Amino acid sequence: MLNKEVTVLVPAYNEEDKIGDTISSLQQLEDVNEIIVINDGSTDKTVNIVKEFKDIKLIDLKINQGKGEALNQGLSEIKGQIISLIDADLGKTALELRKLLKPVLQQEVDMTIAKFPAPKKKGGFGLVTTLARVGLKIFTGLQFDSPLSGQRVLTKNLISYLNGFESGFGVEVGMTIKTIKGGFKVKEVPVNMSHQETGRDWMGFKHRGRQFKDVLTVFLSQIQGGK
Ligand SMILES: O=c1ccn([C@@H]2O[C@H](COP(=O)(O)OP(=O)(O)O[C@H]3O[C@H](CO)[C@@H](O)[C@H](O)[C@H]3O)[C@@H](O)[C@H]2O)c(=O)[nH]1
Ligand SMILES: O=C(O)[C@H](O)COP(=O)(O)O
Repeated sequence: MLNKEVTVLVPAYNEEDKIGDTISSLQQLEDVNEIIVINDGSTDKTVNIVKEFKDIKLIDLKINQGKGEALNQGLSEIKGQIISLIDADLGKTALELRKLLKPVLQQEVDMTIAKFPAPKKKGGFGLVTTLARVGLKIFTGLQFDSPLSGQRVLTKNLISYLNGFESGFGVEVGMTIKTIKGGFKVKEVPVNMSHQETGRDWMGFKHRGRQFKDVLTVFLSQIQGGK
């Protein structure tokens, strides 16, 4: 069945450089019926840029809460039967969403995960990615190439089953574990997407520290018997 309504959720925290291109690319995709941007307390021009677009639903959080919390705010607004999660910093490469939509629209799987090409420049040391990969292997038995990738497409049925996302950057690993444990089908799909790479500067290490903590929190809650 190919004619299902698609809603895209875009969490955005200080994304003035790319959000415009990301939105206009999503608007070019004919399968996309609804775009919801959740501004997560940005202090730059993100909101002003979003407001220049027609037909965008904007949820404007005044205080930064984290990616998982921002996405959770968007869940109650969804109208589509297929939901896509797309980061605000994809720019024009957001057009590649079409490759992620196909297997879900064709009811081949319940969730697709974007597998990016290797970045041109090495960002971090692979620490958070390795933690995520090892944890997912332990808790799902499966090997993921892109365990942290947040570009995903899910059925509404799966979204309802998940009943909300984990906090901050724990979103992806939390959703993958629940999805596999719930018996849903998942597929990683190679795409030519790119995003703003986190650098090896102080901000970059602070960012990875936050990711590491959020991902670890999800795994610890699994050890303590989480669903
Ligand atoms: O407090 C925040 C921080 C980030 N974001 C948004 O969340 C997305 C991902 O954040 P980003 O800073 O781009 O993180 P990266 O380290 O580049 O992201 C990788 O790792 C994350 C998990 O750790 C995944 O969520 C991403 O999809 C994946 O690309 C972007 O749209 C952000 O604007 C928020 O909404 N609130
Ligand atoms: O860029 C990324 O994918 C994340 O910031 C994680 O980086 P790391 O796995 O190199 O620590």
